[in-house]
Amino acid sequence: MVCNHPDFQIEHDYLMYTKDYIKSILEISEKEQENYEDSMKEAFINLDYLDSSLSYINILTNARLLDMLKNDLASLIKVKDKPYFGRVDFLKDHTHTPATYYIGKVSLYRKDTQEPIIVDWRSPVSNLYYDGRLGDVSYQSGETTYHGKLTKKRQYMIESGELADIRDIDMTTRDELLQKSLQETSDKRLNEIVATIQAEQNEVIRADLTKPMIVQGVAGSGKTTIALHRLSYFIYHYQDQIKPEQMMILAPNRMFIDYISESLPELGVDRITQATFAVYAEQVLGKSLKIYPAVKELETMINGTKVDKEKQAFIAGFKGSVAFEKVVLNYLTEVRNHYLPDRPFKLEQFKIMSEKRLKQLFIKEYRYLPFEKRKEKIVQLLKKSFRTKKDEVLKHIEEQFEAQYDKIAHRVKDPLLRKETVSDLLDNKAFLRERVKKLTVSEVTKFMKEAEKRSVVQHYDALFSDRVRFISYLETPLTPQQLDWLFEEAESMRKKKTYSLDDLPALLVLKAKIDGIDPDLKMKYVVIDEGQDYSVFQIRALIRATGTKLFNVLGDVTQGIYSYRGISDWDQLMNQALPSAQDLYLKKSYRTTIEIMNLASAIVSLGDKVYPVAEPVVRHGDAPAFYQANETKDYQLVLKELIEGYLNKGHARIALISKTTAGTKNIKTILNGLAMESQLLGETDKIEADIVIVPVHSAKGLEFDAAILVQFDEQYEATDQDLKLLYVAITRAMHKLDFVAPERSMFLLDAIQR
Ligand SMILES: Nc1ncnc2c1ncn2[C@@H]1O[C@H](COP(=O)(O)OP(=O)(O)OP(=O)(O)O)[C@@H](O)[C@H]1O
Repeated sequence: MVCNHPDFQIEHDYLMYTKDYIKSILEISEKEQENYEDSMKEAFINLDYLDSSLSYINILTNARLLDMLKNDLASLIKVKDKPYFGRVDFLKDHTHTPATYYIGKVSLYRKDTQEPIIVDWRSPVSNLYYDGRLGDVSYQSGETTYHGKLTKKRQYMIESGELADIRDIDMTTRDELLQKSLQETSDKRLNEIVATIQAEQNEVIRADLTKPMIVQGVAGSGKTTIALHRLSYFIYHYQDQIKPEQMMILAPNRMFIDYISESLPELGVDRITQATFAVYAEQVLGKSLKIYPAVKELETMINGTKVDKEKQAFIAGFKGSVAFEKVVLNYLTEVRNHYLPDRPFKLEQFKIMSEKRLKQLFIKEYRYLPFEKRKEKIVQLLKKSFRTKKDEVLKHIEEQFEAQYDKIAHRVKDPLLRKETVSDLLDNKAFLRERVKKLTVSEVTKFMKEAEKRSVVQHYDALFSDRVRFISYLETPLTPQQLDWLFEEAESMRKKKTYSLDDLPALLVLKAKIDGIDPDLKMKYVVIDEGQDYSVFQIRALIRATGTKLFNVLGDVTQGIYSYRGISDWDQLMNQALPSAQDLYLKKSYRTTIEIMNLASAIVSLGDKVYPVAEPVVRHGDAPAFYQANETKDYQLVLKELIEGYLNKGHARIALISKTTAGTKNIKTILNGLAMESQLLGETDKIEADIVIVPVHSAKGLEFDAAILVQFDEQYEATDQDLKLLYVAITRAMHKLDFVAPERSMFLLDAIQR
């Protein structure tokens, strides 16, 4: 590429200067690293095992410095050939010379002058690159706002360490770098967007970090990518206060986690906790449960009978609702009221603590604690009172004896009878004293054996074991049919010792209220991708378990293929779970070509419901085509031709997507017949092959250079559920999309106006 930009030489020199500076820093740091390592070795040699404090501190200090150095070195090494991607020139008000900032993935300052050579993309001034148009601008750093003019905004294409091109961005020439980046194949994409983050995305990344956030974004609008960048931005700002493990990203499945983790190291967020909801719930419960796969429920919703679908939708919908949370909480109130033995704690006949006082402590005074912790506190208290009260009881026995003795002395006149009565009294007293003396604190333990001891899972089972009680916990009545469904389901699952995803929120609440949550599993910041698949109760339970409301939920209701369980309306989530959340929208779609995105929008518009329409970023490609196939040999012929064509065009990752799992098996047989290497993707698999075969529901969240939607005998109907499935399938393709089936109508293509 020949670059004719007038500043080419100046820019070339700056790049060389930066690269040289990085090289020298790396050399010096490597030496420093050796020094630290030597100091550590020395400290180890001098380690005096009897008085090791100094040497130990020495080792720790060096180890920490070494760690920091290694981290800094690792990030510098990563950027050494492409140290920055953009530049802004900012003329601060009342000054005459603009300051120039080169923007990259890390910061680098000259050691002697502290002048920035590169500024981190997450730093305040970098906001101008993403947000500012030439002219009057401002940016905020800490409490201060800087006003001025953005006089230059420039992008660089640096290839193999050499400056290949320069683009000045103004109103007219925009997004060339974005266009170039979007044309890249899938393997190169996720990491590189930092140079091309768009204004609406930048707003999401930099929005108030102290508030929860709900991001509604169309398919391919960068929700996953932007969530990762916001995490990176969060870490940059809070690195001294929050450990990466205290941040969690929840993704729909293992496959998706593997897919995003590839990009995490690049963003410096690789140590954050990554899990699926079920995995996190199992960690919290401290128990692995047999979980009925959510996709099986989904398949019932796709293929089941009308009644099965109705039943499934009711159960999942109810168990994900605030109404069910109320049932669980009402159940817990009853458990709480009888958690401790319903009697006073006594030493022999002497009351150490009344039932009323025990209840008062348990229900009122320790109400901020989980039940088990309240019990522990009361055990401590009882043990303490036991020790002090034991002497009091002995004294009391003595006093009681005195009083009774006096009474006998006065009232019993017959000396013989009096002698006998006194002798009995003495025996009783001695007996009682002996018994009390022998009592130990183990009395408290014995007493507490009568307290509640069911496990969290047993409590959950108990909730569904008594219909009358269950009804008494309901705040809004259910119909007998609905109750039958709930109880039949619970019974059949109990027999199989299986739970469904829909049972986990209730289990989390029970765990949080009864045992409490392990502090290591508490979080400070939680990102939920594919948030439309979560129920309100699921999010509320997560808030309770993680101990934070700092949630960033991203989703797209058009892709809500689990909508019978999840969120169909963001206002509901906002009102019922995250009332203080900021609400942001991503309207533009970056993944796909205009032709593919328009087709996807036309498909969803066939339904009765209205969903947000994506605005594709201007990038044209081939129109998606339909190929007819009836016999196996037709499928073989078409698929072979299409796949080979894609590969020849350099498309690195290809997906063959079918509506159901059964369909994917047929595709696999066909590709095997062609001796074409491919991978049939299960929920928990990692993508390993270039050609993957996947059912729509598992493809959600993923993207491929090219996709072929293949159907055999079943078709997509014009129902809300199927339209969403088809929408998800279509929007997985980045560059190329084709359809193969016996009829166009199987993809509803005939219904679309052309
Ligand atoms: N600003 C950008 N510059 C370059 N590429 C971008 C940008 N924003 C998004 N992309 C690309 O668009 C594609 C879609 O992004 P992503 O998967 O994050 O979207 P999504 O909203 O999570 O999609 P979906 O909901 O369909 O799963 C990715 O390839 C991503 O790299």
